[in-house]
Amino acid sequence: MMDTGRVDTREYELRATVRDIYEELLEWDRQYSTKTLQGLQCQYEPVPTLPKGKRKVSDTQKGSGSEVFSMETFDKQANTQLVADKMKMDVKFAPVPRYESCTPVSRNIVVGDDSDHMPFSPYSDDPKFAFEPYHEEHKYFEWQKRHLDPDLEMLAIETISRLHLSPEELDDIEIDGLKPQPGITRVSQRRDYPEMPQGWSGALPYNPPHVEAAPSEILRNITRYFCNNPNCLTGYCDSHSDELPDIPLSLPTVASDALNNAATDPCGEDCFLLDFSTRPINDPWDATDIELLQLLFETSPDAMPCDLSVICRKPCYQVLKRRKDYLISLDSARSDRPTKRPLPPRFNDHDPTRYTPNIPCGHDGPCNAMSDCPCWNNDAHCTLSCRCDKKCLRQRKGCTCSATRKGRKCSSTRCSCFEAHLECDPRICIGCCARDSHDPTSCRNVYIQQGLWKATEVSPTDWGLGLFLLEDADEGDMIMEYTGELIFEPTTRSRDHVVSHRGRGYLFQLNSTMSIDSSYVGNASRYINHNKNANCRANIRLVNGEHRIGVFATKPLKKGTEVLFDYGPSFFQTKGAEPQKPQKPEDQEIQEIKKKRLKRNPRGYEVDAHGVTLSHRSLDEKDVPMQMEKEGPVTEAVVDGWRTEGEGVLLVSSIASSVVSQSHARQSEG
Ligand SMILES: C[S@@+](CC[C@H](N)C(=O)[O-])C[C@H]1O[C@@H](n2cnc3c(N)ncnc32)[C@H](O)[C@@H]1O
Repeated sequence: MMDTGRVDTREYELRATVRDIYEELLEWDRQYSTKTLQGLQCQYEPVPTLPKGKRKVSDTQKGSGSEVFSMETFDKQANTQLVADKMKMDVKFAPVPRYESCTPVSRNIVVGDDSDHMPFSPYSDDPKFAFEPYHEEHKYFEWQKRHLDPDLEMLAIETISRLHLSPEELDDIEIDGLKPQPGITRVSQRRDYPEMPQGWSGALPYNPPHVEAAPSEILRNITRYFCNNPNCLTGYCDSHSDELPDIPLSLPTVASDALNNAATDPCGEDCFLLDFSTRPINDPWDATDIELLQLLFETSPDAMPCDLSVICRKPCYQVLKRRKDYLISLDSARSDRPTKRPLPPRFNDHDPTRYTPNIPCGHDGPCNAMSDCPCWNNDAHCTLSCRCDKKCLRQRKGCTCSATRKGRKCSSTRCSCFEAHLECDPRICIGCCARDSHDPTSCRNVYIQQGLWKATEVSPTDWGLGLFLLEDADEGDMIMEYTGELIFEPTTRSRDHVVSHRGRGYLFQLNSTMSIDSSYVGNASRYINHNKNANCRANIRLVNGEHRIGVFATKPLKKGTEVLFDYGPSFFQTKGAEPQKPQKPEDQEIQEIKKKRLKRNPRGYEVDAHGVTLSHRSLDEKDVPMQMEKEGPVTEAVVDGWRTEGEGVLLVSSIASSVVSQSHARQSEG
């Protein structure tokens, strides 16, 4: 009895607190919304109608003419006329070909599969895009995804804070609204709150960096967020956390006296480029300043003193002096080292228990969202230890085949990549023979290094854009790495709808399950065109377990040559027959629309029961709808097959009526 009473009181207290906080939140929300709406209101001033004859054409636009736009406000039955100068567009400002934006990256990014949620529907303004099959590849729209309501989350944190509950206690309480829902992270499992509420007792995997903390501590806290594997962009990644060692400290490669070769203009009156050799450092540098600079030297040792001085807020010449001291200290540390080097740690890629998280999936069938597989949850590959069914689409073949694959090998026994039969990437390879020499190209096993790339430029060709050499290349020289997103087969399939519609594809198939797509993320190598008599070839290599593609010259190439490789027989097969020399896609599209329209109606426009059909691409006199000449507002219009209402109609009808008034004006002048 006593116990029950205590539970009831506790529950009563909890419910009352939640209700109080909820009401406070509502009140705050009401005030906030009112203030925001007030801030958005502005004084309405009607645009005056210009009497005929007073319409002015600006001097700069003389010869270009002007147009009158009619704006109808349907609810007020008012009509306003606006004069707009018609501008002649300079060729320099002509629109660039319609290329989607592509984020530049220097390394492949492991994406795996696109989300089941579709953030937006591509080409939604283009009726020719077959959106239905594309939509079928996705389960929901992004807005249908369930997120934890931020108000509820605030309510939960505030309740923890006021009642000194632990997050776990809150998660266990069955209170409407606060009850954890399936698919949404429980409060106790969240680890990214900026400030933890009072009373929080759960262990936090993430410590928010505090401004008062030492620079190295802030950096350590921030970097804990990132995965050790430079190819993985998953924050707090669980799959790769122990897979790779920390990225080794970079060592300076440029001598301090050589730094001025890289600078042109002094950054200010304290710049190291002006001679300060005799001036002492007498500004106060406290321990934090020195630690910050030391950290900067360790993480970006070849950074210019001008840049470091901005970060440290110290005079530039003093930064250079400290850099010299830092290099001397490094040298003495090196000479103090015992002459016999300890053996490098072994790179255990051939040991799946170390290389991959050894957490068996614990399910029978193929790995999927229902099976709680850690790889699946983290959008990562299925690794050997997952013990997924062979049919799993995410299985990383590289894990098994790396031991037998023959690549260009390092023959130095000092190099652990050699032992692991892997290509070496000195940035992530422990015990690489290139690390001590400070020259990444010195390792004979180095395969794809940015420093070895050729200078190139992108220019127009017969097949859209293409890649051209800006310097000579010898046979076997590396041109550049083909980078992009590493995606799995289901995502390749769903992206294929967009590729076929666009008429251009950037997919490089690695094997039956995985491809590199540089449609949205990549570098200039995405512009390399296909030719059967290619001058380059693309080699796929496994570098520390990740697939990478290098493009190499197969013959000596002169500066100005277009870089071409053979896409292989399947590329054009999957996307229809090898295309003929293309017309400009825009022209082709417009011509087809015009042809269809003229066939349907020789006067070039159509009127249907609902309104008008207009082309927003080629609006000219022919497109003026008959209904615009009749009285009464248009309530609905059909633009290129899409029915539109409200503001869309206003825009269409105002453009159309401007064309009507122009044609009337011309007729009366005539
Ligand atoms: C990797 S992209 C190459 C860059 C492309 N030209 C551009 O402007 O973005 C591949 C696409 O270029 C076009 N392409 C490249 N070489 C071609 C060729 N020999 N014949 C026809 N189309 C080609 C095809 O549209 C193909 O899907």
